[in-house]
Amino acid sequence: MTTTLLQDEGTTARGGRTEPVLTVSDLTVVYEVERPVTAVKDASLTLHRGEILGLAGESGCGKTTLAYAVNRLHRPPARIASGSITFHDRDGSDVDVLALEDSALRAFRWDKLSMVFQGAMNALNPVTTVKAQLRDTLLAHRPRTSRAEVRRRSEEVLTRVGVDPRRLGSYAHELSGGMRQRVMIAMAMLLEPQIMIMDEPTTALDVVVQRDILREIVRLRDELDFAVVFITHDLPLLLEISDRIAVMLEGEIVELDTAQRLYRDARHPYTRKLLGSFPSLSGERGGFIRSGVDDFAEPAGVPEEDRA
Ligand SMILES: Nc1ncnc2c1ncn2[C@@H]1O[C@H](COP(=O)(O)OP(=O)(O)OP(=O)(O)O)[C@@H](O)[C@H]1O
Repeated sequence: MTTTLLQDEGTTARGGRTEPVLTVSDLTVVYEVERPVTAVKDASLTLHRGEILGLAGESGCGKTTLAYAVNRLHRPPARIASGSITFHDRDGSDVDVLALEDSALRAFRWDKLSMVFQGAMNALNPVTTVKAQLRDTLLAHRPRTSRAEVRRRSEEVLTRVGVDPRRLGSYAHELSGGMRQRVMIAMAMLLEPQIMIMDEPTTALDVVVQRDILREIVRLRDELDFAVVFITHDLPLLLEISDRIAVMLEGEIVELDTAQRLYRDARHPYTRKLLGSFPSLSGERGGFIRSGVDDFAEPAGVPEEDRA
């Protein structure tokens, strides 16, 4: 077993906060196929309230499997062989995620923890409007929400992600890829979850649109204080947006540290190799996205055409 270089406990998240919102302990996930694959091995991490935790590692190292398991979205042949996942609710209670029954699990998803999937921009329902999809999600969780409140909340989340609320009446095919992705992020924010898991949320988009959306995720996190698990194989990008980064190798988390320390002083040889494999990594971390956050304080003021 690889030695894990964990700087997890006592390592500060944003603003020095260490209050946990999710604790994953010794999680092992196995694909029970003819020759079983242990896709996640004894993974442990603590997600702090309001932080952006990057999950890095090359294709096939287990990032998506870990994210799905945390949300209990894994399906056979995947099986959680051991470990625990605890959600620490804002109200002070702890939730044993692996013990949740069906209805409690459905309530937990979206409400407490939501996920933006790889290729989410293609996950919008093609035959209903954005408005109907936001309404259905909201009413499924908060059935007593009035029509006026559904409308208000739908407009609010779209505005927050930089989409003109007039787009509520649009169908997916009437929106650009960037807009569809923003709508999916709006959907994930709808119930004000305490955690958002984003699995390669912008990979399919061109670089400019990707950067704009990432800036907004950082800005929204600053405003709304949810924690983000951000998954990508793009380490330079993670270095820019993350507070801390977990590096996965063959199912194991081999290093977990602040983005800054990881960048300046990576200790695991694999992390160093990953860093070295991006020749353009130079200059100050975070120059691009973080410096742009303030410029983007009023996305609604930017013409929609310019935002894709
Ligand atoms: N349904 C499945 N059956 C068997 N093995 C699987 C299945 N899905 C994934 N795996 C294996 O589990 C391991 C982890 O896959 P996973 O998709 O979690 O990696 P990843 O890091 O998210 O990769 P990517 O960046 O390409 O999405 C890989 O070895 C993969 O081949």
